[in-house]
Amino acid sequence: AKARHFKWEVEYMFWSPDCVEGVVMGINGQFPGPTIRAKAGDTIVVELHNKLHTEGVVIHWHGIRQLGTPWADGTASISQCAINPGDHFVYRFKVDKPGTYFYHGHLGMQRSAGLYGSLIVDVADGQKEPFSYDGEFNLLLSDWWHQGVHEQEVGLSSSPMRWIGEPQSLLMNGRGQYNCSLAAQFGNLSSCKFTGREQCAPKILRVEPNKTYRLRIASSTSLASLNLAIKNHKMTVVEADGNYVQPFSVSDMDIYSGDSYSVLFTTDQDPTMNYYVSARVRGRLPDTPQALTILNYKPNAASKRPSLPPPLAPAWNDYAHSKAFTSSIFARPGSPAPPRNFHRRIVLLNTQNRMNGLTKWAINNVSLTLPATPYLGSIKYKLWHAFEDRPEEDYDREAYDVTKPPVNPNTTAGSGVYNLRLGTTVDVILQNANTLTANVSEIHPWHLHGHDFWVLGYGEGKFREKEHEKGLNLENPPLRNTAVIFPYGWTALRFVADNPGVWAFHCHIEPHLHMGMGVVFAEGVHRVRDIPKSALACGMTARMFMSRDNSNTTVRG
Ligand SMILES: O=C1O[C@H]([C@@H](O)CO)C(O)=C1O
Repeated sequence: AKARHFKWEVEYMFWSPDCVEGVVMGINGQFPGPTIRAKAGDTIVVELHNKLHTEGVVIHWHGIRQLGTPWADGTASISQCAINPGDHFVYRFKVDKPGTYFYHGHLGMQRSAGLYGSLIVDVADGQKEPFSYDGEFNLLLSDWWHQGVHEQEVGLSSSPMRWIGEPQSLLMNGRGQYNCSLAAQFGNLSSCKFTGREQCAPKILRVEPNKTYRLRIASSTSLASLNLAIKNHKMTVVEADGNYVQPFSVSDMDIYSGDSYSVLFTTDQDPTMNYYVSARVRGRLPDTPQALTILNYKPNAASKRPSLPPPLAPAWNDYAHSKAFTSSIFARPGSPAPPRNFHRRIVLLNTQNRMNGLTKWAINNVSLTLPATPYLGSIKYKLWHAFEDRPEEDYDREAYDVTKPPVNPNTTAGSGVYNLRLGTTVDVILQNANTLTANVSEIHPWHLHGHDFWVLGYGEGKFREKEHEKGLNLENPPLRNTAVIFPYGWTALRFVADNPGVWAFHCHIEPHLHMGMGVVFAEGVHRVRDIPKSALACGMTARMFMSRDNSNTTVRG
């Protein structure tokens, strides 16, 4: 195992992700940010310099559990203070598990601004993956708006709320095409003319016939749920969120924001042709053209047009298709099984609400509002007035009708902090409901920091313990860090609260998190030692440090 050092500068820059120039948040002049490649057991050290002129920044390492380093999780107001303009912060953490991961901004709407990149962890030296392949590709999927994120943020927090709408483009590895199409012969847009050097030129997947390739996929979308397919090629799913799954074969797959997968495909089709790889919006009435790139069989020219049209996605609201995919995912035999029993079961009701004329999302009637002092510091140092300890409002859970808009749509702001006893097994039931609009319920992919959870099951309507308990899968549930709740449905998760720290658990749709759709799990914070002072140099922890005569750079707990 070794330490891998990186020095990154984050700054805004002009860029043309979809052939239309805008402003992106780049790293070292690149968009998406540089790919980190490491081996399991390595230590990653990223010295992050904030070159933004007027705003703070943090980076979250999505899927990395941060065992023993909760201050490196990169969540503003939760695990650390935002890094000020001109300042820097050192993220130092271990990547303990091989898999496909990514990283992204976790302050305001900085992920939507383009602050993301891939993080790929190979097996440690001398170890083997439980499958084999001849080559690999990486697809980092995202969605892109022509309106800048500052306008989006102002819109979301205006009264009445101005919704961001559907993205203008979907990007593959930060590249999309807005005004032209790679499949012009099958549609009504004009054909893209690329030299290959354009920022929006697609990254071609060049393959040899009769080989097996690993495609790593991660979705950093702000909003869009996607359906991915390779024309005429089946895919075998082998990894989800850095965990091996029981291999299964599909011709298309759904990828929600926050998900990552590896699939294997074999180039066993007519080698005289090229083929489209496509991603389309699911779960919301799509208004965004598909993202495309080319599977280019050598020695064909990459510019040779595929003779077959791009794959057709299922209808956007064909939820049965999505559920069939999701419920085909099981842990690979030999994976850790969940504890048979839980200590605590927390039901989290997801609702859309109003607060002082604003539109919000709330969990158990509380809309997450982040404090000035990171919870990791305020809880560790018992600065109890740094936040109001109110995770949920009283409401009649039994009476709540998830099939109708809320009877009382008003919500209140709160800290969302749930204190978990260290070492206990926690079940979370995510419960979806109707939005403020009658007959509408939306998809929400929930992402947990600091842990993987077992996905014990999905169901329709309201979760009823007596009725649904026995249907939960305790035999081979997949381990993941992101799980979807379907419209009007519930999802049951189990995890062990064994990682001292403070961890965000939230809808990975960035505007939804921004509108309050999340909670915070605090576990064993008294056990966290040696938090770097630089992580807590804001709010009440900064004032506490200043009033102490202490020249150490860390605070002994
Ligand atoms: O948070 C959201 O707001 C809009 C809509 O509900 C109100 O315009 C939408 O589709 C969301 O996902």
